[in-house]
Amino acid sequence: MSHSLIEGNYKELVKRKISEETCRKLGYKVGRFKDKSVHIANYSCPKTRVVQAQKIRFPDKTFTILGNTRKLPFFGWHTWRNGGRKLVITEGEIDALSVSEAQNNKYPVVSLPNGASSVKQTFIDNKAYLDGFEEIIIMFDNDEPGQIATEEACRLLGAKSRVASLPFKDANEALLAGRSDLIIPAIWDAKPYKPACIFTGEEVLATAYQEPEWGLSWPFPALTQATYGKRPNEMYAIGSGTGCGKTDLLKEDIAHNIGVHNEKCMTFFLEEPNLQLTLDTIAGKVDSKLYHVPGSSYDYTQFKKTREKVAKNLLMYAVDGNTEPEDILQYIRLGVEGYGARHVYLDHITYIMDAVGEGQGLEVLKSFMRGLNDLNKELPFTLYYVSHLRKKEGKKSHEEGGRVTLDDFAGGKANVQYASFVFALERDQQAEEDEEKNKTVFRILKDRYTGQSTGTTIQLLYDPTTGRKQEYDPFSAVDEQENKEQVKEDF
Ligand SMILES: Nc1ncnc2c1ncn2[C@@H]1O[C@H](COP(=O)(O)OP(=O)(O)OP(=O)(O)O)[C@@H](O)[C@H]1O
Repeated sequence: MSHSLIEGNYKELVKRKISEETCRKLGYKVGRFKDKSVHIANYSCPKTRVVQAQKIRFPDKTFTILGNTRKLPFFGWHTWRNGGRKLVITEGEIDALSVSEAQNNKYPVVSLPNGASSVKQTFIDNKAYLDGFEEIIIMFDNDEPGQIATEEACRLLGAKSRVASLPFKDANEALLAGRSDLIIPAIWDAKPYKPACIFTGEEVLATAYQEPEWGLSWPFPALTQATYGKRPNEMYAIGSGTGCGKTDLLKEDIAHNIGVHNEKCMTFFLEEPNLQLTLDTIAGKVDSKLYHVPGSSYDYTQFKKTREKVAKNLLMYAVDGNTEPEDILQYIRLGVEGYGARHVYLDHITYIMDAVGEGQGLEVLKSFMRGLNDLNKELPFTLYYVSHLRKKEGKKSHEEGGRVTLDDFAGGKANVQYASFVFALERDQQAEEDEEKNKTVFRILKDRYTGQSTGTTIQLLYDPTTGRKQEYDPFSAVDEQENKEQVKEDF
């Protein structure tokens, strides 16, 4: 301990409205050090109760600590009985003195040894002391570092933490303003900590009421009816056997979003490195033309116009064979925040699993899906992602029209858990009749929005001359056929 410390009188603290009695009780002094008038806070060792360190506060508010600075206890702890019902903790020594002054030095109050940044270490070093109290009231400064430290303290303390708030920067300011009467009620009214992400029902009630609205339409009216449209902050999974038309369905939706809704879309087509092809097939769907097929006939002026419109609303990721899950998350953020993309299409999620070694796929998928979900809930975009299916022994092949179930999705639950809707495409690519080959059953496997459309199927028909998929009613198609046959017979 330095011997150049000279104890002085307490007049200086009277300016702060703190009495000599309070200072003596908690171990706070005024003295001289290196020819300067300083404040001295004594820190007593939790084991021996003898002063282990002295914190010297200079007039310019800088500090130095003399003595043993390892595992510093709370300032003032030795004043009180160990343990009890309530303990108040302030950020600094002067605030602890101020609270004690307001309470006539009757109830336990201590302070952090090194301000807001010392919460974690002090709480760990003095856990046994904190464990002795039933309720711990945090009364840190009313500023940003104080808020951050409050959050940290409450997280460490758990259910027994309470937060006391004063309409002043700190307890000493309340004292100086002649409002020491606010300190005791603030302690009694201390509330459990409420982070910014937790809202009470009343707080939600107080925000403006928003009527439920329809989302944006899909390219298929029956799907819009079944889902009430597509909404931001939702994820939609699409699964089918290989070659059944998943990418084609995404392109149908992108063409609809750009052509009808004028919305910006972003693609991650991890199996389509040819970005011209992506652009041209989408433009083709807008105009119902096969722009990407050599020799097909179309109006060149229209082609250029549509291509430009699609290009203006499309952001495309160029796959380079080194795609990491983290990159995708980062580029989605960039696309949404930087380029205004409102719809993100990821084809396909199973790529992420395939890219890692045997046995690690599921863990990687789980953490990627979690990352996608967090991003999707944070930023205003809709995510559409494609998944491959796993083959089940004894079941009809998915490539030959076999019925798809949720369980068939590669990665199982991890894959579909966060999705608001899960869709499946069923198509018999080996059907003998061309017409049969072009039919797809679009099945809704999961509906989180109302639950009512789970099990709904929509019939889609692919027109190879236009490259478009459209909804059709198989029963009216049968009626039409029967009508035609009847007309023939009548003749
Ligand atoms: N209902 C359909 N009838 C006939 N052909 C279709 C149908 N849907 C898509 N196609 C065509 O089949 C081909 C394969 O479709 P697509 O690439 O969309 O399948 P996928 O399920 O994404 O395949 P993969 O599993 O390889 O990713 C495309 O040329 C597409 O135009």
